[in-house]
Amino acid sequence: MNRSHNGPLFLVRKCMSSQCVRRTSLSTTVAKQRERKKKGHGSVKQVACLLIHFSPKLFARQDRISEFYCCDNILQVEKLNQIKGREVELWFCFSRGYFVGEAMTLSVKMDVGADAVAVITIDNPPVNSLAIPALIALKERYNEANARDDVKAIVVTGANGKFSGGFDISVFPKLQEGGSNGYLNQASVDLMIETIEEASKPTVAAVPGLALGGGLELAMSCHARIATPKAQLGLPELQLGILPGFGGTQRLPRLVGLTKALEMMLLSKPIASEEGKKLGLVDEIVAPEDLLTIARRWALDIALGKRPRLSSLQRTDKLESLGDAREIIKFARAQVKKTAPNLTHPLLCLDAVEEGVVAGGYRGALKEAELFAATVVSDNAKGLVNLFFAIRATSKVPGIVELGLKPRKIKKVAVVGGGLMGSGIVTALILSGYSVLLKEINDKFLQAGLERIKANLQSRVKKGKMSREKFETILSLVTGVLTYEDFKSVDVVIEAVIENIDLKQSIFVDLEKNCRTDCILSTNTSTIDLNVLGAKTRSQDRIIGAHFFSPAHIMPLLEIVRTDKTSPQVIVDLMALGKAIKKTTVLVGNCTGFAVNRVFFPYTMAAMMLSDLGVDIYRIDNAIKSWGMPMGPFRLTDLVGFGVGVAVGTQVVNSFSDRVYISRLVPKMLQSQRLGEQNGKGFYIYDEKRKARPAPEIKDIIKESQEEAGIMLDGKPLELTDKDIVEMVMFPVVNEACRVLAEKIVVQASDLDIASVFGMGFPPYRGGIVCWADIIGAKYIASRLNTWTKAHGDFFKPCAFLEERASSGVKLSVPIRNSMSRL
Ligand SMILES: C[C@H](O)CC(=O)SCCNC(=O)CCNC(=O)[C@H](O)C(C)(C)COP(=O)(O)OP(=O)(O)OC[C@H]1O[C@@H](n2cnc3c(N)ncnc32)[C@H](O)[C@@H]1OP(=O)(O)O
Repeated sequence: MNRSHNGPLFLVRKCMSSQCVRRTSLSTTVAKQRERKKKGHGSVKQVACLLIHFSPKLFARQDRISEFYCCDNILQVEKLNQIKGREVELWFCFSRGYFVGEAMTLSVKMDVGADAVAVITIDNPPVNSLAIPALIALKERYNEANARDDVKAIVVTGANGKFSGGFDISVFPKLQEGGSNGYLNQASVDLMIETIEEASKPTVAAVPGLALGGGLELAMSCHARIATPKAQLGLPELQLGILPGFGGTQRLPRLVGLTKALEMMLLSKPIASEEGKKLGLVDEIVAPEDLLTIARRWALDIALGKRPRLSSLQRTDKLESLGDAREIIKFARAQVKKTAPNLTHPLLCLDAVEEGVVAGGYRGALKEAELFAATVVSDNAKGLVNLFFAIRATSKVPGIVELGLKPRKIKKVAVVGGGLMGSGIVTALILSGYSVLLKEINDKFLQAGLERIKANLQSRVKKGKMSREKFETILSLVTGVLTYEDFKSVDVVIEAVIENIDLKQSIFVDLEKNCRTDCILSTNTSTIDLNVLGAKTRSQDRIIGAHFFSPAHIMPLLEIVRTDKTSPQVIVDLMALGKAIKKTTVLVGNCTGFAVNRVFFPYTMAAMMLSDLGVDIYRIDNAIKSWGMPMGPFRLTDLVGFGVGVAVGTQVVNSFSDRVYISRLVPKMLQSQRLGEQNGKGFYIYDEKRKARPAPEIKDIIKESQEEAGIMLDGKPLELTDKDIVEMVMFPVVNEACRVLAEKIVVQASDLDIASVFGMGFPPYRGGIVCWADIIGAKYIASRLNTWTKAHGDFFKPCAFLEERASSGVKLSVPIRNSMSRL
């Protein structure tokens, strides 16, 4: 067996039964796997293939190979095969018997020019991310360049107009499942310090475009940085729940000063190369076509002593005095504790920075590596990394994406109804440059709608986010109409009138008559069944839900609701429109409340039940808010308004009568003329700035409700910890999310994570409702729900899906069709 790391790539097929390892070709193995699968010969687990780039360091002993379980899933193999015409290497590490491998293109290349400069290029589309094999390949290229007599200096760069988007984020979930951290932990010292920064030959980073996270950290390990004008430089690791791990906490403060470095890290905010130049992060800005030439010259100049050779880790000239630095860090810590009380990783980032300031860059880098390894596997990192991929997965809808449909061009949209929702929707559309017809039934309503749109835009002007000129241009994109006369010119209609079935049905009949046959007919209904709504038309294939959240021009989520008749083209078109108006779209099935309102109906119901069980409503709100929701259930009820609350509640009660808690509290509040924020009186009292304070006068209403409900055990208020409160409110939400998954209302669990974060303000660092539930574990959740079911009834009863996942140990996020498999 050839173990030369410079040798060709090998495919090793490991047959678990005979423990043999032999070479074969990728295509042969894939074909054989398919053959075996067809013939039903054993499970895929028994035969698997691995493409291994032999590295003497990791595969020095053949017996290590026999320890490995192989690729468990034929899909992994097929994925490899799809990377056609490229050399491929598969990196893998194993832990607890799971495959945690990584397929990558051979991603780091080196060319040595006649000028004795070695140009090392990271080429790993789409963003030149650095996975472990890329880091090792980078080290190998450096070793070669450092060893070669014909190399005097080195330039490191990235292909396709980017430097690097940082460490490969897709590796984190595998580490979080227990995979080995391996070289990742060593890269900061072994690669960035010992191989690059302290090498005898200088390196210059040529930064053509983005350099983020590990990408910027690599560039900062170099002895100079040359960038193009469009380069973006930043350390956004904190938004993934981790901290920079390749020395960024040490080098950035030394290059740009502590205050700016903390701002960039704590806000995960990149800067453009121009600002980088002013701060000292970038040494020269050059045109893209000159980038490599100038970087090569800089590298040679440093090698020949014509320019200073600066090692960022050793520099102190930009650092504040120790006393000032400590004050700055202290202030930053206080800010973090105030603004993000549930997060520890920003504080750990500050610890790493402080260690470096006090004990020197090298000691700081060691501390950083230790803290980085701890944060990677933290629950916050699990949540935020999940969200990173969940956001990107929303546009890749299984069953739709495979059709390869291209969105049709949408130029003009009509919105029917200029109320709060309609005017918000129009605002969102015109802000993105769409021409819009706003239709109302009379001039008074039309003018009121147009005024609301104007006010939405004016608020931007007041905040300095929009110029007066732009305000006029944008406002001119909306035309108010009272008839359907011009509707033939529109590509999409969004109906946004009140929730009245007869009214909506008649509007859809009118739309069918007055719009082109290819016009998309969408509705902003939040409760009405789309099939009922379009029942009187013959256009069911182009009827679709466009469920915005209020205020529609601000809230980032758009639920796109399809029926079993909606055509895939219409779905693709509306998703593209959503993206164009800067919404995160989630495709959901047709049911009462769709995804967000359906999953979260138990949120308020559970809180109302707890109140009837004697728990103080303000304590409930505080516990939930401290846990991370933007507001507790009672404050939310005030915000939504009691009228809307009752209307939606009625729909929910009708649709899900087996699991609702019908509270007397809200009707009683309504009877007492308490409408919520709308009239300044609800569970809270509101001042003119909408600031809420508890309303002691509602004590009697709460008491009355408790007495009528009569659900307190032995007539005594229930004693709960804050953790109990959170669980009793949030676990029923998880339970409903499980029903939504079981009914396939969403196509992938990550869509519910997105819906909960963007639609309900679920704390992003908990990853979304399903991700959070998986971190806690279905078993624990089901057991708690079962206990409360016995004490308080079927409102808490875990659904079959949750029970099944609790007993099988399969995560809730695993798609139903794969649920029998552990992978
Ligand atoms: C040790 C180190 O300190 C640790 C680290 O470096 S952690 C990584 C730090 N880097 C980051 O956080 C950057 C994350 N990425 C981004 O912000 C954005 O993707 C970007 C600005 C680089 C590009 O944005 P944009 O052009 O809108 O494209 P976007 O859709 O986001 O990404 C394109 C693809 O690249 C992937 N991608 C982006 N950055 C990635 C990364 N660092 N690792 C793996 N995949 C990445 C995305 O998942 C997406 O994949 P898909 O097409 O299969 O969905």
